Amino acid sequence: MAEQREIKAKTSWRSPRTICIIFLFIAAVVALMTIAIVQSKPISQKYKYGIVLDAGSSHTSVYIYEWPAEKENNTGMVRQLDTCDVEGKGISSYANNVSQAGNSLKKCMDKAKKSVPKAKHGDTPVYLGATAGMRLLSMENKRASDEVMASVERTLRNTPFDYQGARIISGQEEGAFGWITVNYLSDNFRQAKPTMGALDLGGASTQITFVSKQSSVSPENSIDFRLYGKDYQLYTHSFLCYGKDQVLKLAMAHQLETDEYILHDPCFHPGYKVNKSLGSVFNSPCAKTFDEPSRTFTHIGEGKWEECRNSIRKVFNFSDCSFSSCSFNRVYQPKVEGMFGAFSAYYFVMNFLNLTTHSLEESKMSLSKYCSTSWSEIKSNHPKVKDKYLAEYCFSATYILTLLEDGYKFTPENWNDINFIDKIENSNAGWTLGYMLNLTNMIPAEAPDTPPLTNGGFVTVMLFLSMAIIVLLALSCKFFGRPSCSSPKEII
Ligand SMILES: Nc1ncnc2c1ncn2[C@@H]1O[C@H](COP(=O)(O)OP(=O)(O)O)[C@@H](O)[C@H]1O
Ligand SMILES: [Ca+2]
Repeated sequence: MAEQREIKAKTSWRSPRTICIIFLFIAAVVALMTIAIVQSKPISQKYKYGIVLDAGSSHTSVYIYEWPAEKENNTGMVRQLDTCDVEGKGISSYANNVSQAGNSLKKCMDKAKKSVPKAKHGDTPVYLGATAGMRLLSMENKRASDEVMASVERTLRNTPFDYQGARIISGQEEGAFGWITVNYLSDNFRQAKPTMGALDLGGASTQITFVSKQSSVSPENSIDFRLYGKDYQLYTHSFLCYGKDQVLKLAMAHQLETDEYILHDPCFHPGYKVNKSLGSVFNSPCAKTFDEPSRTFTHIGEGKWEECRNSIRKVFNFSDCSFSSCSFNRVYQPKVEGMFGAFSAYYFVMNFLNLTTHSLEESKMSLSKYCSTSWSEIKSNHPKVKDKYLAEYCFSATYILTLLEDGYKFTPENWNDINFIDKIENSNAGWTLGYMLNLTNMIPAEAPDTPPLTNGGFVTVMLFLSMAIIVLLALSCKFFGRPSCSSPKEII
């Protein structure tokens, strides 16, 4: 009897119906696994491109960005593909030779044509933003500034790219877009992490931007953003004339008030001695104009750090604050809060002097020693660095410490909350990326609804659930032996 049953069972497994079911089962599992593998493989991406020209006071840089076309609203997706430094000085230096302003950009725009695939040229927006150098020129000579802007516009319209405008951006925009850039690159928006403040030091202006819990008492220093479903109230201020090149002029102009022929400068190295024209100091609306700009004076270095700091402090007005708190020059500023990213000249100078990770006290001591080093020794230690930069590092770093400590009121306790940064995830910190993200509507106000599972995850879960159901069905047939599961012969 038992033998007979065993034979019947064996025959039932080989019945055409069972073989058919097993075949279908295997086919279903193979199909599901194939879908899971194919679906979770990254699909070949189509990319979009954007170009922003940063026309700064000292030089122009071209930034080329790239991002996957399907994911343009996912923050963290845009990366810097390439950059190009325009030869020569900033566009504001072409005030007396306006046609050359546009020509100066040509080489870098040719490079951009090679970086962006040809088929995408026509769909690639190109923007130019000019900063403090052009703000100063437009105050000084509106016509020259309009002509310079028209000249760069002509060049950019002549490229195969989609020209979207060339304009002088405001100091507020420069500050706010720098803040957007550093927080976008750090992925702070998408993850609703605490944001970091942005400190930007240029040649002609400087910006400070951060989220403050204190509600702003000064509307011109306040900007509101809603990004990824979260509201941000920013404090921002741009100090025109407080970029490091203009402050050097201001500080020298102050010292020249007492002696117009010889300037004994504590911020330059001992042994430094150069004849300069008064015009090189007084040729800017930041420093007072002088009657005889072509006359020369002798600039002599003394290398005395404490005195240098005192002379720099004179370019700030620390009294007269009509608000609850001020930075300087009667400008409202709440207490600095949270982490900060300090970029552009902050980084160039602090990195050159290896001060990026020092405490405030260590930085002062190290700087004091550096400033007192003779000019000949400095030059022989750095033969490849441009003389102009090299001569000014002592001044520039002393200005940076003074601006951060006395100006913005950073203390020895929160000094290390400042990170001196050049790049985040291979993209430069600066206002250009934030400017482009804003103009291309790439950061949504509300967080997009995302499915709880990725494609791959969804298919994998489906696969496991289907297999679990089949196994459960098989087990229930075996243990509860429903008639439909067995062959009619078995029942007999
Ligand atoms: N390698 C470097 N070392 C020191 N300073 C630098 C270096 N590269 C650039 N800079 C300085 O950084 C500043 C950049 O300012 P810029 O962006 O041109 O002006 P702004 O933002 O005020 O319009 C300038 O003062 C320039 O001299
Ligand atoms: Ca700049």
